[in-house]
Amino acid sequence: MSFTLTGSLPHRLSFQFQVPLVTIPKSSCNSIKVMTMATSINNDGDTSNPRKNIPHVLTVAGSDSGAGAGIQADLKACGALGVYCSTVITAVTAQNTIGVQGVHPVPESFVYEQLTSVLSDMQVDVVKTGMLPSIGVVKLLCQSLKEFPVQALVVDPVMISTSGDILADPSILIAFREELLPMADIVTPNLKEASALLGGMQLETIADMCSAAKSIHKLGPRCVLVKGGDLPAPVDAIDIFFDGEHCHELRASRIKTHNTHGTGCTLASCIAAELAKGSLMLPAVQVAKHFVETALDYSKDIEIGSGPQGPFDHFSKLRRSIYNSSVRRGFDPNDLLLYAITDSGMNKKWTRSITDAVKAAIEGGATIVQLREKDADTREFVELAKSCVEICRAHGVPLLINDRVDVALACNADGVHVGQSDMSPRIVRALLGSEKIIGVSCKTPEQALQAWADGADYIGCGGVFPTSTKANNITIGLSGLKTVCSASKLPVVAIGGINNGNARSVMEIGTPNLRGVAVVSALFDREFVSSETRKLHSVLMDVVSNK
Ligand SMILES: Nc1ncnc2c1ncn2[C@@H]1O[C@H](COP(=O)(O)OP(=O)(O)OP(=O)(O)O)[C@@H](O)[C@H]1O
Ligand SMILES: Cc1ncc(CO)c(N)n1
Ligand SMILES: [Mg+2]
Repeated sequence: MSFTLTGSLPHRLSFQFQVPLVTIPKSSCNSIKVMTMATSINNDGDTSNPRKNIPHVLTVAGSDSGAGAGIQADLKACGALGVYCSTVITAVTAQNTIGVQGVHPVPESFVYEQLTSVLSDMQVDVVKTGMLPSIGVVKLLCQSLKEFPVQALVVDPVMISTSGDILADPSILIAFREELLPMADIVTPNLKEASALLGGMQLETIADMCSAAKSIHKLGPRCVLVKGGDLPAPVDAIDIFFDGEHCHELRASRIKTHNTHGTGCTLASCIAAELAKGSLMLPAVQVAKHFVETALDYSKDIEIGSGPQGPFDHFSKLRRSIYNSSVRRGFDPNDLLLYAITDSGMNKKWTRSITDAVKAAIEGGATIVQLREKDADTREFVELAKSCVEICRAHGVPLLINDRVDVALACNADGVHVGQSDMSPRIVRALLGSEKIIGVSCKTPEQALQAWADGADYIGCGGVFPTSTKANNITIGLSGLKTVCSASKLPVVAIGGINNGNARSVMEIGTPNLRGVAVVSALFDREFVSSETRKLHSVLMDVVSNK
């Protein structure tokens, strides 16, 4: 259940929640915790300057010495999402990338002491649970939650590590079913755990996951997420979310990596972190899933330890300072597929306005548009850019501005593309903020790595072939493109002399991060922009769908 608080209540994080939207989860139905958060007042009673309580997650979980999972993953996930995380440690494990070598449970009375210390003093918004080694610990936790109600309870029913080691006594199932799940706002079993909760039910297909989610829901949690990390390898990473009414299939691409240790702990902590920020449940799960997918992608090649399942890096994306928002999904590299760059000279020659040219390119299937204006007055450029933003927004196509950060800000474009001699992407990022898209033109592997380090989202690489648009430009050919793509940590769009005839040869160079082609003349130095765009689009779709 959710409702909207309106009126003049000072909000604890007013910069984050323009429209205060607060979930009232089941576990807090009888409490006034949410109200106290929303109306936090200075000690001196001054409501005009509310205390800035940072959103707070308490994790009740085990320590993983290898720091990929458990308490360590929870701390990193919350840190990456800008949420404070306190910790009640239930067990200390000796664990690495090979497996679990030892488990040392913390005495139950001392788990309780930690719970009381934190909950009696700090304003915890959300409790997330991980490894709970014994029934006694579950009972003490439930008792503490009744004594100190919180906004939401996220239960990751950890039982067996991916390496196959037992992390909780099997008798724990009874305590989960009877005590903890009925209090939970969401429970996040993986396939094995879902099966165990349901007395050994076979789980192999998406349909099985849906019916498992429904059956687990009957045990009392408000929502259920059955995680499909362990589905067979070629299948996407599909999770099933059930909110008591609908089953949602949440899909992410399956990252090819061994570094998946701690995905479950991270996912649950990210959900908790987003709930603590005030998010509703489904968006919280979506952000969490996107976080895991992105972190896995950025860490797919890192090597920590010699075992079969390594940890991943929670902060790669944060370093690129994109994770400031709780709901926006940010830049989608798929948008690079057919990248149209306008040229006022060419469009003048064919007697059409830039806005008509942009409309036609979008009609033909352009997936992103860049406005490149070398000669226009600034005022004229801003007006043009505003019109183009409107057209692009109406079609869900991002609009970037070439070089001019000021124009991008003035028209609220989706981002900026800069060259090597334009403003540094690092400064552009500082000026535009974390939400906007930044692209950088690169010819060499060094430039590509620098663009990544500077916080860019993609690189444009070329000129691949000679082109009339840039007369003195050095061409790097398909081999140069391949070299840069292989070195780049960012998605790449190829540029320079690309057209219907050679686009296939470009897209087939065999590097997965080459995501599309950028074109000027092939679209705009033609009489019929939309049909030219359509032809190129069908070539690209053909290549992509046969990959
Ligand atoms: N290779 C992958 N690529 C993308 N997403 C993945 C991958 N592996 C797992 N995930 C996602 O990570 C999340 C956690 O799922 P998973 O089934 O791995 O949990 P888990 O087994 O509890 O994890 P762990 O025990 O390792 O902490 C899910 O959203 C799942 O879809
Ligand atoms: C401490 C701990 N908690 C949870 C998991 C599950 O990933 C693990 N391997 N170790
Ligand atoms: Mg797993």
